[in-house]
Amino acid sequence: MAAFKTLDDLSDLSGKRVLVRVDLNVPVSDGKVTDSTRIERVAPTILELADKGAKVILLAHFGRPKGGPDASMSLGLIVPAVEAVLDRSVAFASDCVGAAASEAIARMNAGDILLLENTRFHKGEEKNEPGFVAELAANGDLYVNDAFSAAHRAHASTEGLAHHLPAYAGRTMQAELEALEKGLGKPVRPVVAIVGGAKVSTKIDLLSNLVKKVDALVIGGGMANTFLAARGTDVGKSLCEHDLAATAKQIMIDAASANCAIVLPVDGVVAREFKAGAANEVVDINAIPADAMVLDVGPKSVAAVNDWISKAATLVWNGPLGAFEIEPFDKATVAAARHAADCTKAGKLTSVAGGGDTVSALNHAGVADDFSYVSTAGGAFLEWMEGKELPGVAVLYGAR
Ligand SMILES: Nc1ncnc2c1ncn2[C@@H]1O[C@H](COP(=O)(O)OP(=O)(O)O)[C@@H](O)[C@H]1O
Ligand SMILES: O=C(OP(=O)(O)O)[C@H](O)COP(=O)(O)O
Repeated sequence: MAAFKTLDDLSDLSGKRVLVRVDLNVPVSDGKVTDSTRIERVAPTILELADKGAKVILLAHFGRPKGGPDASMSLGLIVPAVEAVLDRSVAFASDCVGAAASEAIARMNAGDILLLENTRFHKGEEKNEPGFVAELAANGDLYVNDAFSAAHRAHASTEGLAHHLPAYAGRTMQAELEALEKGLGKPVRPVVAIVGGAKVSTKIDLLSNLVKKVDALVIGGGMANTFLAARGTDVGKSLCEHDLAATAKQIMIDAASANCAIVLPVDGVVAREFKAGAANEVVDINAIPADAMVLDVGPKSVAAVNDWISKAATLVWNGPLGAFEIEPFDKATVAAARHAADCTKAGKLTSVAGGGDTVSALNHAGVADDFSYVSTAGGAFLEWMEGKELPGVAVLYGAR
């Protein structure tokens, strides 16, 4: 696959209108942005382009409006947070196409930054309609995509534009693609994947893809129960998708034929209530009481997971090992995350993690900054782990 172009391939940006697709789909409460991580991630691209004299025109979606204006999903709400992160003024246009956009762009000087209104206020965005793509493209000389977390969408601003304008990956997109390449593309072996979280049903494609690619697959969290039950273990009242026993068995068969070790818990922390501080005990995985549920993997399982992490050259992680939001059922996730962080800091491991709850879990363990790469993407990261082609990425590889 040919490489994609980056900002390094751009020269003489002075006065050029650069359409930059960013992901500003950030959490907001009472009109205030509560987590600016995604804005912080795209800041380097915006500032680099502005400092090189470009007119930086930001394109983004916010929420899921139904193809028309909706004041509660106006990107105008996000402007103060973007200005705070960039420490620059950011102008705002009340539409991403038409007179409002073109007049605001006409007022720009080299180095200025302009945010256009939510692209999803137009039906043509999600439908990737050629007419709408052309309207967007008319406002730019170049296109930069820095929104990996929206790259699983084949929308006008994430995919269509790259067919109309010279297209480049922004710095965050570049870092993400380079990290993912190291994670599963051309990883240094042995590669270990940790997959946890609540249910197998949401991650069947992901598990099926991983067993073909990694040397060991650690299965934790609620989904481990489905695998244990499929193997004949009585999991008591634990979260378990009994109807997926055949799927779980098939994944284990596929793993065996691909020489991928499946690592399941050998002990668990059980409780009778799903709440913080619930009375709990560690039991052997073959001795789960009938009236109890496993809410975390036990200490022997953590030791086994950490052994695999120690042996690994590459680690890919999605999903917590237990119900980490409620203490003390965060212990296994925290212990494994800290061990992975230590191995990474010692230069022995490339660690790549992603997914909404996974990022919260790593933050909770205080190690998100110590991983080689933590993706802010949820859906896009999962689709990448499933081995699917992401339209917004594929088009950059084939960009003119
Ligand atoms: N043993 C368990 N029993 C019930 N829920 C669990 C268990 N282990 C993990 N979970 C839950 O799984 C959820 C995260 O799963 P998921 O959404 O699939 O992860 P991610 O967002 O990282 O992909 C968390 O809310 C966590 O509490
Ligand atoms: O927040 C996003 O998704 P994510 O939470 O799965 O990472 C992206 O901005 C994509 O948004 P969408 O799922 O409405 O297309």
